[in-house]
Amino acid sequence: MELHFYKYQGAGNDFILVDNRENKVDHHNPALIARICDRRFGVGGDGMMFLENEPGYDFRMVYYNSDGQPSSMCGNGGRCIVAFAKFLGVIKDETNFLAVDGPHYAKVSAEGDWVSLQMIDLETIDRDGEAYVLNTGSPHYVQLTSDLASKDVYHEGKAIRNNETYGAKGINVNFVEPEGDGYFVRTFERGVEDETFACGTGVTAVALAMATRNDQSGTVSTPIRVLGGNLNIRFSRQGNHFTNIFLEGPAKLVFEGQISI
Ligand SMILES: N[C@@H](CCC[C@H](N)C(=O)O)C(=O)O
Repeated sequence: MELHFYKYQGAGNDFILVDNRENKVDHHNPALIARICDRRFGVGGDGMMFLENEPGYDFRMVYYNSDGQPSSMCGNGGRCIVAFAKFLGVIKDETNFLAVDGPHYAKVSAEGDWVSLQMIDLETIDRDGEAYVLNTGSPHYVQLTSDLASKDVYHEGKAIRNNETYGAKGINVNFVEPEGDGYFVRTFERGVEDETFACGTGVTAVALAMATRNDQSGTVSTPIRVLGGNLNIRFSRQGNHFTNIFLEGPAKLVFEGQISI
């Protein structure tokens, strides 16, 4: 069978997308997804997504990590699939779609390459020593650090992701350093089992954790630089209640192609 795919990237977090509205692709196949995501033997990507029909919504987002396993919410993936839905003509400039963590609202620019995605509300931020632990659709560990540019994010992130506390389910590990009006963030992602160039739920977790640390209340806007570009997170904070959380940034079509599966 020939599989037509589209490659997107959101601040360097890259994904393979397939229009599966006609349900022609049976994607419950971890080995196949992992092979397509492989950067040497396949197309290459941090994850793979299928855009499918969902009654009551514009579409459903089905997300797999590059290890071939279905996982929790992917923020940059969510932004990319919204750009893809506009490209396909499924939506115009706004959408309500369903993802693994529930409904999401998003807005996409007229050019179709910039997306503002509403994330789930949050009420709980835990601590693990000095680190913050929270779930923004995916589980995240947030640790403040210095000299982030030369940090060994792969080995330090991998050790935390696999430690006694988190090893069974895994966790995404974000290292953060203040920079200008915002932060510089690098993330080790579970399911990719490597550092990625950006993580949307990760920078969202960082923005909420840093607002808690700095006791910022009301409406907050946090610019974050990642290896693959710049993202922005807007939200309202009242005590431990975080609402109207928006993850914003680029979502671009890179190329399309066809492979035999
Ligand atoms: N890159 C994503 C996060 C994808 C899910 C994550 N790897 C997990 O399994 O928890 C993002 O942009 O949020």
